[in-house]
Amino acid sequence: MERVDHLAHERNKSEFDVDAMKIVWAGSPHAFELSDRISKLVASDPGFRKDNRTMLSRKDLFKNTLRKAAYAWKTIVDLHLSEEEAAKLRFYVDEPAYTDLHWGMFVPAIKGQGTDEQQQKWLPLAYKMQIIGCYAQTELGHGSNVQGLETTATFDPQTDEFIIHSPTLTSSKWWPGGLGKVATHAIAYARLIVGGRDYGVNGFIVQLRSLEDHSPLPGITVGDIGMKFGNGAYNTMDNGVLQFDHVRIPRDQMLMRVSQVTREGKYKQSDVPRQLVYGTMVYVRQTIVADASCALSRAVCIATRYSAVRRQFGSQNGGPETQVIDYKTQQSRLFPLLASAYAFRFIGEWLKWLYTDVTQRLQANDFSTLPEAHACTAGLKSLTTTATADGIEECRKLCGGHGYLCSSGLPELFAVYVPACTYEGDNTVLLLQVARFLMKTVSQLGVKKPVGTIGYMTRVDHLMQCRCGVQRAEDWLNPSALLEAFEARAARMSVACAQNLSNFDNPEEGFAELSADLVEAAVAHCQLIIVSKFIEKLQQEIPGKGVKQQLEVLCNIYTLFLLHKHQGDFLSTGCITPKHASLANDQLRSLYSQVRPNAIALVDAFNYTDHFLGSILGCYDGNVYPKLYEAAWEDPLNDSVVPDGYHQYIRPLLKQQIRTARL
Ligand SMILES: CCCCCCCCCCCCCCCCCC(=O)SCCNC(=O)CCNC(=O)[C@H](O)C(C)(C)COP(=O)(O)OP(=O)(O)OC[C@H]1O[C@@H](n2cnc3c(N)ncnc32)[C@H](O)[C@@H]1OP(=O)(O)O
Ligand SMILES: Cc1cc2nc3c(=O)[nH]c(=O)nc-3n(C[C@H](O)[C@H](O)[C@H](O)COP(=O)(O)OP(=O)(O)OC[C@H]3O[C@@H](n4cnc5c(N)ncnc54)[C@H](O)[C@@H]3O)c2cc1C
Repeated sequence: MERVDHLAHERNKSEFDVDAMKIVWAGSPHAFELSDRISKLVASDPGFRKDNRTMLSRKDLFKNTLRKAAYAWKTIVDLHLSEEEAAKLRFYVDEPAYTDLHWGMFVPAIKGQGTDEQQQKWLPLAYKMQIIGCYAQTELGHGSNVQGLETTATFDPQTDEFIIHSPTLTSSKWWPGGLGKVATHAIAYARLIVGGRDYGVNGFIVQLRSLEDHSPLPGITVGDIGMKFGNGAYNTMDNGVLQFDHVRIPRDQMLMRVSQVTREGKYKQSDVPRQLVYGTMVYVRQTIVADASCALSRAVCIATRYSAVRRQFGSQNGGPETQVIDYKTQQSRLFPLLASAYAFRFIGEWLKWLYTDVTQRLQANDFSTLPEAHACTAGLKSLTTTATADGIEECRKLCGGHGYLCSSGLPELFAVYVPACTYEGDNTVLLLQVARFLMKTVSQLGVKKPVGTIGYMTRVDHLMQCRCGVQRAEDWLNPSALLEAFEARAARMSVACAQNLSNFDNPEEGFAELSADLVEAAVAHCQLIIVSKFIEKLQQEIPGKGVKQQLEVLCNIYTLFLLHKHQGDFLSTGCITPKHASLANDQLRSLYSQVRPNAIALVDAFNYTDHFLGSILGCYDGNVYPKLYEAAWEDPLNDSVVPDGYHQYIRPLLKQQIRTARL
């Protein structure tokens, strides 16, 4: 039977070349081809089916994840997929699994913190999955405060070994993904104790389970920490608990790039900064930023397509009712999220560049950009994950009642995504790191020239007193006007915090007291980075009919939406007047109208298969109602007309009510 495209009329309205936009979204023709091919491969293979996840018990769900991970690995090996293709395949399989931590943290930790010899020994085993690793840093008592970790690694010069031990209940490792039931090895973070002296936290490679029968090795107690938020969702992951009882490992299993312990028991620090012990977190934060656009664009694709299908009120003379996407309120909630998805896509791309650049510099012993890389990865991780988690929930509401059904895909997407606000650094804790960086920058003005993303501070004198030149709504389309408003706001908020801090005798006390204001200053700085990189992106050549124009509209929506949402900051710092704020809002409304005919094409440009979207509301052809109706009957509760438990619990109740009525 021929498939009817219920969204064809929407697609016909679009004013730009969607295929060209697909390439911009993917990053390059090569990235598009790869993504397209692998997503179709996964979608067409029943081995990767995922529509039953929310109905499985935890045990069945987990076993199914193990099966899929093994099947994905077999596919990768059988098809001789490259590393790039394999990573894409795992992405499109779309199921959190121990492999995320193996490839995403265990391997990078060895690469970043291991010596050449350690890499030569461990990486080939990890690449072939002959060992499976996890990243065991967080403990029951401490996650954010890494320096507060309690697990110890005490050097024993007699045997040339470290003794890894959990001295207290709170020192139990708690949360590491893959640890609970699968990992054979861990990078365990522990306090390095040599000759009775504590040298702080370092990583150690520790074998946890037998490679023969998977039983825990002597001295290891390990298990899963239990069910997490949501059905299906992140419960496919075996987040684990782990205790060490004087577990001995050879000395050469301490990751020794940053510091070393010699055979004689001497501690030595390399020339590299100590913060490189945190390097794996910087790497993963960068990948999380790139990932935010994927999660947000997915939710936005679902909400946009459904908003074009759904009609409510407004029928004229018996004609069709209004598509909910035509309501201005729906547009003012949805289109900023669409624009954010694109903004996050580009900031993710840029951050990847920054990370590659800092890695190359580190290899050449240039550590000058490390503080900025830390501030950018921490701040952008915080900003993009918060906005994405909130955005997914907003998309659920944009889909009305049907958004609450698991078959909309949105509840599970939210449940899987929301811990990104916590893992890899709690978002508030990370913004406080950015704030420290900002305060240091302000305190060194005139001594050290701010560069890179903080370069705008070189113009702080101008930014402290400049006046917004916008006179008409269209003036807000001028990138310089937008940029200056955002720079002035960020600079003024940082300088105000620094001035308030100077009133405290004890700077740490002052920092704690003013931390809520400092977090707001950090947000202003990070929003400026995203806005400026979006604007920079548009200064490049972008091929394809109408593509650049669409991106300009989205960039302006993203920026003016932020200005509108945070107008309190802009007004209180005197960067704009109420009149400017009102003109910005007028311009925003007009931009929503420009995006409206292109909305469906702009989400088509993500090139997501129906399999990946996992949503009846977001399906490509928009044939929502028959699919919802059919899916309802698939629910196991509908296997029988009369439910299990009727005789035990419903019938006696009904009978009792009848007797009561007769009394
Ligand atoms: C689908 C296919 C998949 C393929 C793979 C894709 C990969 C995706 C990965 C998988 C998805 C996610 C799965 C979930 C993973 C969750 C894993 C975790 O949570 S793991 C657990 C994650 N856990 C967390 O994230 C814990 C969060 N906590 C922390 O990171 C730290 O405790 C802290 C930063 C908050 C404080 O640290 P503390 O030592 O007390 O530091 P002070 O404040 O005293 O500052 C001292 C100086 O150090 C500086 N500096 C600091 N950090 C860095 C850095 N990284 N660098 C450079 N510098 C840094 C700082 O600026 C300052 O400089 P200055 O002023 O002196 O110049
Ligand atoms: C799904 C998931 C997967 C994870 N996977 C791993 C893994 O693979 N490996 C691993 O090692 N860890 C993992 N973690 C742990 C994770 O990294 C930590 O939970 C995270 O770093 C937050 O630390 P915490 O739990 O100690 O939060 P806490 O620091 O206890 O946060 C509690 C509250 O206190 C606030 N707070 C804390 N410190 C400050 C401060 N200085 N100033 C102001 N407010 C503060 C926070 O903002 C938050 O509101 C995972 C966690 C989750 C949820």
